[in-house]
Amino acid sequence: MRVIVFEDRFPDDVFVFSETKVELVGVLFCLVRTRERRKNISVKNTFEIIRREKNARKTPSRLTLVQLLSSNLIVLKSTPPQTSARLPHACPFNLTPSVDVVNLTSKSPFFSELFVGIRMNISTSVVLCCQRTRSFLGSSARYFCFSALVIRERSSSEEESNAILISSFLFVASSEASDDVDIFICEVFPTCAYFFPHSFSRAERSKRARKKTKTRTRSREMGRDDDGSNEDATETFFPSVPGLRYIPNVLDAETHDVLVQFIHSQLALGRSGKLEKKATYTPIPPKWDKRLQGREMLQYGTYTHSNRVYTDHEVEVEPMPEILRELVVERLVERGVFGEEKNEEDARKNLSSGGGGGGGGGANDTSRRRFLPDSCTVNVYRKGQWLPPHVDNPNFKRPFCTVSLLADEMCIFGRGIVWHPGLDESSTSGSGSSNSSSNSAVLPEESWYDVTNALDGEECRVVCEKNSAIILDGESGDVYEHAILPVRAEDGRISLTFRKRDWDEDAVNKRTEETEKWRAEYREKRKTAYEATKEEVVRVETERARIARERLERKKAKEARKLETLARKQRELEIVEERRKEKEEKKKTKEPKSKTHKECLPVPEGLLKNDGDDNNDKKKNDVNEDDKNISDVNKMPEVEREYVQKVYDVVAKQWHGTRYRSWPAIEKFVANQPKNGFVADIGCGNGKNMHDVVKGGGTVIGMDFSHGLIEICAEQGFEVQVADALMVPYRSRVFDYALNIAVLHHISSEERRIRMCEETLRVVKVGGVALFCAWAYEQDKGGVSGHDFLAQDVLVPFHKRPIAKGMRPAEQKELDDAMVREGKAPSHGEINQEKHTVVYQRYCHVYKEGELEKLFEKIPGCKVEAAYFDFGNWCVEVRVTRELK
Ligand SMILES: O=C(O)CCC(=O)C(=O)O
Ligand SMILES: [Fe+2]
Repeated sequence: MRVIVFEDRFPDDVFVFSETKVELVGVLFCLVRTRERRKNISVKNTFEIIRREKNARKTPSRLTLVQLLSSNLIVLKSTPPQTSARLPHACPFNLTPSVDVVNLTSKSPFFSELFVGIRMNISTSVVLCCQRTRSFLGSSARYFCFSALVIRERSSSEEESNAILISSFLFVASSEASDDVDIFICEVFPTCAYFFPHSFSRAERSKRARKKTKTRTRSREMGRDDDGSNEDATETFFPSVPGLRYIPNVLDAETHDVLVQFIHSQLALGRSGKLEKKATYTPIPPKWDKRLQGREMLQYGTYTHSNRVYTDHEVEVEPMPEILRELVVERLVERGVFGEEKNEEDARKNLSSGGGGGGGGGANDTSRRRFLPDSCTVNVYRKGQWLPPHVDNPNFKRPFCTVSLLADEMCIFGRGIVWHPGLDESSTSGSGSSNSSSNSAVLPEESWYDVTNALDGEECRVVCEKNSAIILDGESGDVYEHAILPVRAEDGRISLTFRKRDWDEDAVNKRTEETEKWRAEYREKRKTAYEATKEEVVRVETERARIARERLERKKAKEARKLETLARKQRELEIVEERRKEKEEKKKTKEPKSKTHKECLPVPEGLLKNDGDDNNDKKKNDVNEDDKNISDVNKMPEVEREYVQKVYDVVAKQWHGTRYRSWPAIEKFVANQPKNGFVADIGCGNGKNMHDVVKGGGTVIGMDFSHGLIEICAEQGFEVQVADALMVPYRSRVFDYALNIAVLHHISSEERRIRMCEETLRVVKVGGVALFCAWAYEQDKGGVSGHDFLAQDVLVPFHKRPIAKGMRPAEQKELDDAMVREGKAPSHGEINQEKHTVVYQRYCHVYKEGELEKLFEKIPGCKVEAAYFDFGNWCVEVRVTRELK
């Protein structure tokens, strides 16, 4: 069998199932917590949580394709059920999904919210893999893992494909909508590799938008006109830059999100060459990328190259998309930025004012705006990218208008801005030549640009807030330069510049003459200024090099001192160790040999009884909603939770330190199995047995109910999950063989032992084998653990050493007790002063010769093929002879 493991996302090209009618659009990973933690979680911090989970690489939030395909699949379909025959009946992994079809009219608000976007397209389906896992992070927090493949039927129409692509991203994370879930976090990794992090519920989004409008008081520019002369308090005019106008909040939050999604989908199409008019998309020019001057661009209506318009050979681009007209231009018309030419009078005025410039603060001259823009330039900035000072091309009418998305970033205006980000000689966008390193790497940020040299000595900075519009008319568009400072926001910034192409040659010529005059003057001015800057740059660079050199020398000296101290401490430790060994040797010679055996006492009366007593009745009432659906045999008894699961959680690190090799029988068993097998390790512990499978070329996924041990496996890069061996989260009959090592002796009743074995056998293919190993009662046969079991149900002590050197066991116990309160550690730990440890007891049922074989006689559909003793354990190899339910 061929298994491919994709890491966090799928490759860029479309992934085709063997049923070619279907293709993969995206993969969705999500994590749901039940309401137990509701108090701590708000929509606001959900993304913070998923980010933390992801960073900590907690296993439940991350499922790879192998895990996904070995899970139970539920198909949520927006299509009528009769088309279900078109779903993939086979996938490239030779795993046949067991598919249940659930219609999307499902009452659950959780599902309908989730698939709101998908429902819009009748041909899109979601394959949702619901892990049956119940995780055990402490006793209260629970996670449910869902993974989904978002697929669609292959569509012949490009238009429809695009619509699907966009709508597939419209997942909504909802907290309010559902009673069942606290948070629903999803990450969509579509095939175009776009990740949309800002999903909030509709209600939350409009709430945020309303709040933002109310509380916005921040001053947004220096030198702004605050004399109360603005009629509309939400708008700003700028006395130092005639013709410049700023309007905050022209878009609401929801529109903003839709636009961002639209632009990302267009970028995706542009990047993969799927836009019909290829010139619409411009990638970052590599020669500018190094100094962060470049940006990705989308251009509609008119093609420009480095602020140039090719009037003699028009380059074809896509027309302005309807969505921009509807969602943005109409808003701008409402705010009086643009307007339709109503009559000939308008049109004439328009032509006569086409030359622009010439002062006169055109903001109030409404006749100028009697036109609608026919072009839009989308600038997509990543963090650090910037736009150099320039005057917009005179082939466009004035005013033009830029709307900002994603972040609040700074635009500066000046007459001859001396500009330092990137290279010295940048003058207009695109005409910068390349030479040495960037000045912005040398100069402090506050001197990245300089407008004090501007002809009128004035400076004007405008924070272009998210959703705001900035309108350039009159001098602000023709005389003043504008530039965007390096973007600070992690997620970058998007700007949409709406302009109308001026077809009136006279008007364009007049405007060109005007703007060229200024541009030439600014170029001259900059040249002189850069000469002076160069000296300053050299001085700063020398100073920096000196500081760096000195810092390095200090660091080296510190490291040398540290090494010396370490060596001294090491010598001290060796001496202490030698003395300890001497003492031990002496002690050994005195003690009779039999005493070295560790006696394991029978389990105290009552501990094994789970049902019926008062305590348990109370517990039954407390059980989580989810437990109601779990049969009695599957409910974990207190003895297993307190004396097994929690013990492993609290001792996991120390446990891992000494158990790094599998037992000989396991190594041999794995070596005898088919190479390249797909293997499940049920109760994988710290992963020591999984190494054997990987070494032999197989693919293994593991699960264990101890979160502590699973974290250790995850750190080693294994595919693992926290799960209960009585409810294995994998689909039936998908594994070539399975391991179940040292799990059986922790299960406290025969009924549960049988169920546990059935679960392991269920996931193995018919004809495959599972290896079960459990502790033997007869340790005198050659057991190496040195235990002496006084009964078959015993408590086996584990001595936990304090985690830090010099820590007393009592201090360690205090640390553990803090976890006890969270339900993550057992409460029965006892301090052993003599051994300097905290002692925890593990519950074990140890097996007598033949007992395992008898157990499997009670399970139909399997056959014990071999039974043997190894390393103090009884082992059985069990073949699956027919399907187990
Ligand atoms: O990104 C911006 O805000 C300004 C864009 C701009 O000035 C231009 O495209 O000419
Ligand atoms: Fe511009």
